[in-house]
Parts: sequence; C-alpha cells; structure tokens
Amino acid sequence: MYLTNSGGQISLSRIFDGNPVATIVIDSEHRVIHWNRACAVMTGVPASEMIGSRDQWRAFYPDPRPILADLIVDGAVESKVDTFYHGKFHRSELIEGAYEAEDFFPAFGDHGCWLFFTAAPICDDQGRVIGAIETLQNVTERHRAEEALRASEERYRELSRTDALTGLLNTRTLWEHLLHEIARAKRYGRPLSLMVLDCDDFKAINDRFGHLEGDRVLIELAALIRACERGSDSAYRYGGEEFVILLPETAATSAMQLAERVRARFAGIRLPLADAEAISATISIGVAEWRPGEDEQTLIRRADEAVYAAKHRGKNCVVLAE
Ligand SMILES: Nc1nc2c(ncn2[C@@H]2O[C@H](COP(=O)(O)OP(=O)(O)OP(=O)(O)O)[C@@H](O)[C@H]2O)c(=O)[nH]1
Repeated sequence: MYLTNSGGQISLSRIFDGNPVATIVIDSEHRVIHWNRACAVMTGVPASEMIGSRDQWRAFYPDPRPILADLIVDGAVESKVDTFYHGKFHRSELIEGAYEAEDFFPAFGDHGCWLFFTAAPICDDQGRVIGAIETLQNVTERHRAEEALRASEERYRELSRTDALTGLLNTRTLWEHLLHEIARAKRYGRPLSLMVLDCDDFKAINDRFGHLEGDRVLIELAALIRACERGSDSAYRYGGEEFVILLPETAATSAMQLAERVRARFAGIRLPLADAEAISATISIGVAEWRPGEDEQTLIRRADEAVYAAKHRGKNCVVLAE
C-alpha cells in the first residue's frame, strides 16, 4: 500500500517506521510483521530479531506469554485480558474491540518503566480479524510526577492534622475525633473518657530556662503521652501547654489509673541542661467520663474544670470531673 504525493510514493512500512510512537503489528498467526524504529529504541530489540517471529513477549517479559496485541488477535476475550492485565486495562472509547492498558515493566531501563499501551484489531473487508496493531508509550515521568504529588498531598494532609512542635494531633483533629467518638459511644452504649493535661507553672519554666527549653519540656511530655497511650487512644496538643488524651471504650476508673501513671512518670523525668542542672516539671490532669446526652463542648469543659480543681489542690495531681 502506498501514499502518493507530488514527490512520489511512500510505502506503508516507511510510515510505520517513521512513526515516533513505538508500534508493533502482528498477523493472525501472531507473527510480527512490523516492529518500527521507535519500538526498537524503546525495547532495545532490533526489528531484524523480531520480524517473522512470534517472540514479541521477549522484549517485555522474562517468560513466554501473550502481549496485548496477541489477546486482540485471539478475539480479545475480556476474561483473558483480565488474567494478564488485571486492574490495569480498559476498553478503548475510540475503537471497537481495542484495549488500553498501563503497566510497570521492571526490566526496562535502569529502574523499570511504566508503559501505556493500546492494541486494536486489524480487520479485512468482511470484518474478520487478520492481525493487531499495538502502540507503546513510556509514561514513567508522568507516573513519578503523580507519585510525588500524591506523597506531597499526603504530607500536607498529615501536617494539617498534626501539631508541628510535638507531632501529636492538633485541636482541629481533636474536635473531629471527639464528635465521632461521642456518636459511637451513644450508638453502642459504650464508655468514653477524656483527660486534659496541663503543664504546671510553665510560665516560670520559660522564664527561668528560656522558651527553647520550655519547648523541650513539651516535646518530652508529648513523647511520654505517646508511650502511655493504648491502641485505641489518641493524643492531641490542645493549646500551648495543654494536651488531651481521648480514651474510647474506657470508663472513669481506668482513665484515672492511666492519668495517675502519666502524672507520676512525668514528675520523675529530669531533662538535663548543659550546666549540670536539670529541668523537672509536673502536670495537673482533669479526667471526665462522657455522660449520655452530653455534647463535646460540655465534656471538654468538665475536664477543664477538673484541671482547675487540680491546680487549686496544689497541682501535680489528678481530679475526676464532677
Ligand atoms: N516554650 C513554650 N511556651 C509556651 C508555648 N505555648 C504556650 N507557652 C507558654 O506557656 C505559659 C503558660 O502560662 P500560664 O497559662 O500562665 O500557666 P502556668 O504558668 O503553667 O501556670 P499554671 O497553669 O497555674 O500551672 C505561657 O507563658 C505561654 O507563653 C510553647 O509552644 N512553647
């Protein structure tokens, strides 16, 4: 078949060969009849090794198996395409009987390669499939950019949910979780407790040792809280030197025990300073168990009031909310 122009004729195989998109054509016997230059460059396999053979798989896979064009020649039975390209293919919206797929080829290039490939049937005048044409494009760069974007979105999502200094969840997340946990406690009639922890005399710590050392105390307290929380608990930085631990499935007695453990362990910590001095600090804790019908603001307010009560009792203690 020829195209004609003022300069003469161009054969179809020259057109294929000049196509910058890697292209393979096979006949009804699965024999390769075209393997263009772009395909040779992409796969590293010259056309001379492929034309007339049924070895097209060799350019892509370690073991013999059909490529997409082979499945098209075999009638493009969807279940068969699915066997080889599960979750990675869909029907072409442009050409009937054609498929598009995207897959990772670990042996391509230095670190593997993502290819987007399409295969369509070639039919005779009666509509019988007499071969298939497959095109392949390297979409690795696009994939890497998408992965980087996903990772950065995930990082931003994480940052928007956490407190930068301590790495604990932030107040916004606390309100979300609290609403959810109250709804759950209500629906299933389960206990739910919460504690508010407030660093004692923190202004004096800042004044005496400096703001950076104050930050160290907060970081240390956050680490201790994280070490003490159980699987279903979650911890939040609630304000400057205030923290919250949310305790699903926990009644007041257990919450008080946990609070007492955190208080005692924190009081025992000595943060060494350069001049052989050490910082020690204490916390006051208010514990509140959710009451049926109570909303999140009221629950937190009761725990806050218990913290004030603890401060009035001399600090470094735990008080159960009224
Ligand atoms: N280093 C540091 N200090 C903070 C941070 N956030 C808040 N603060 C300080 O925490 C101190 C809290 O002081 P107050 O609310 O007066 O409470 P307190 O000194 O702990 O006194 P009591 O609550 O009665 O024990 C303030 O001086 C704030 O500036 C922070 O992220 N880092």
